[in-house]
Amino acid sequence: MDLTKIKDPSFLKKLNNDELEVLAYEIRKFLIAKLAITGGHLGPNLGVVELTLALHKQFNSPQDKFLFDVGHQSYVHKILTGRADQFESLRQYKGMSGFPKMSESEHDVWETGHSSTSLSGAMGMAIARDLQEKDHYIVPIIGDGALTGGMALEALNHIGHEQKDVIVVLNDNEMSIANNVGALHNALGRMRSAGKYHKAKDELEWLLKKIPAVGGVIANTAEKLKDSMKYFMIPGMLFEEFGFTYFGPVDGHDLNDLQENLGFAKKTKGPVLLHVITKKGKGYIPAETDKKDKWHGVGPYKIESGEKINPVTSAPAWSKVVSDTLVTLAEKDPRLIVITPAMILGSKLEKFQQKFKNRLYDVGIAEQHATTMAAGLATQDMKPFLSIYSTFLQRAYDQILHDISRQNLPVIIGIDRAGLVGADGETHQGIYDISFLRAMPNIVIMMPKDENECQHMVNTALSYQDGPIALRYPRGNGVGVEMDQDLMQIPIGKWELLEKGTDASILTFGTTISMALAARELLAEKGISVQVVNARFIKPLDETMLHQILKSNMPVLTIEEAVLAGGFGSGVLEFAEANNYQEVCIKRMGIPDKYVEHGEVEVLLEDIGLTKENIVKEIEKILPTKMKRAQLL
Ligand SMILES: Cc1ncc(C[n+]2csc(CCOP(=O)(O)OP(=O)(O)O)c2C)c(N)n1
Ligand SMILES: CC(=O)[C@@H](O)[C@H](O)COP(=O)(O)O
Ligand SMILES: [Mg+2]
Repeated sequence: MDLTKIKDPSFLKKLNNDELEVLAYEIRKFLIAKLAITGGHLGPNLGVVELTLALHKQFNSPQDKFLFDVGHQSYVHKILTGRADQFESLRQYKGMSGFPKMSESEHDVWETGHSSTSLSGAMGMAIARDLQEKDHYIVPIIGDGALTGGMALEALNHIGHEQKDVIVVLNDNEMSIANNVGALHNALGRMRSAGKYHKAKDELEWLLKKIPAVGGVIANTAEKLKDSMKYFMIPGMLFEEFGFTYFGPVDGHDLNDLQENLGFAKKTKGPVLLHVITKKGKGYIPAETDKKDKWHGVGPYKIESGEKINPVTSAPAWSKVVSDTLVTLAEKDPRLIVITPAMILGSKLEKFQQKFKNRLYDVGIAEQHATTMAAGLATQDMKPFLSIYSTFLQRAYDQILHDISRQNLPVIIGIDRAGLVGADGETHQGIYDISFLRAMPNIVIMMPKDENECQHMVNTALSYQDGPIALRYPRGNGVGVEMDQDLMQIPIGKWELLEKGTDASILTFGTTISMALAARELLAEKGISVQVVNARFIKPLDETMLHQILKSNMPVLTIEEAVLAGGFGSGVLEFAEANNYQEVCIKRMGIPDKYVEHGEVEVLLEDIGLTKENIVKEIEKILPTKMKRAQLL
């Protein structure tokens, strides 16, 4: 079947289950083939093929609203809503997003990317529907991982309280990105086995009826077994207590079971929770048999073997440099505790977990809890390293401000994926943390120029006791430099002069240093001598060096792969204003006030104008007139 011929999901109404099974096979074949080239979230999507078919068969999107939590598992939905022909461009510049996108389709009624928002969005839609006296269905689809997000529990609590007609589909595949964690995960496990209990109970009852009365012993034992199990195996009690009608557990790959239970859910008044059991990576042997976390989000791969086709690079991943350094430091310092909110694999912390079992805490998708737990640890002379993606740190703004910065606690915030991340697009770009952290008193913010400086910064952070310190580092691999054998301390607030110059000064840090140095070369060919400074401490600024630069009256260009508003450049401007350097020309380059979509990072940088050519142009623009005139002669 040519899936690109599908224009909208209404055709599903005419298909019987056998035909849907064939379609499910075709969709899996399509996803495996397409994502072998583009990469993407293969495992999650292979797990929801039958579920998404059943949903679109039982409901009428877009009148009925589907809210895909996290949204990484919405590829099947995109195929069924007329976008199969866009998969060649999946997560590429100006191509189809890897998450629901309203601008792509009327069937995408709720945009996601960050976890655990679907239930709150659904509740808002339900209140609006009822006030507007409409009668469509509202169906958030949330994974067992996303359900560990605090927002999801806040929403369950409210939906149950208000008894709103919302059909929550819980897609339980026992996995987050890595193995799922938490007491809720264990409760779901009991519900899953309770489902088996009910099956066993029915079979036991059937058996009891079949066995002639062969002495009370067997019958009595069986009866006792049946009765004793029910007390702790009643599935869904947890959700029933939240005011939901619980259906399940349902086999998420059985189209009959799915449609029957969706039918029950549609007829039930008040909030419903349909507990669906699926298998992440279903239908593709490597994704089913490998450690399942290896197929959550993948790059290109060889279909036959599942072998990943990784870009060749000798430089280590930034996350690995940080985690290897943490392992080294943890051997000497028993105070070091690492906390991750569900990103143990992304941040390459498995080795730390293996070596220090009780000193790594994966708290699930719970960034707020992770952050304040780190504060609690720091009050007791422990040394917490909160490992967290820049974009997910946004979830914990007040926990940093209220619990860490205000109490001035020595917490290390390891900000992974700082800067543009590329394929995940606007919901995941790590470009706001400088602006929101810089406004907080007491906090130190630093970023290394290469992986060698990175290891020294991890060491510096561990020794720093005067308050919170944030170390930001990008997604991907380092620049490929020699690593020092011994770890050193970097003086807090001390910048590094990389290249001398007398006509202008560039202040930058992290990933934009290389383009600044390249621009300096181009300017030197034009007879312009530019200083390049590694402004590796974004806060506090190196005031001694900054006074020297501003006193020299050299024009200054700041560059950052972060939003301009409230960023590093803003800090330099604030310093100049506070110290009355009105005469000095200061220009900023960075990310303007708009969301940055998905695409290859190099292409996004070009699109934003963060290129060495533009740096040359900006320097030429800010040179003093006499310099320009001399240039023209
Ligand atoms: C706030 C937030 N934290 C972390 C993530 C990273 N993340 C993306 S998917 C995922 C696991 C989701 O698990 P689940 O909801 O069970 O979906 P599955 O992948 O199992 O289908 C995580 C932790 C995120 N998207 N948002
Ligand atoms: C959907 C989601 O939020 C995660 O899967 C995220 O895509 C992981 O990002 P990295 O690939 O940078 O680890
Ligand atoms: Mg899951």
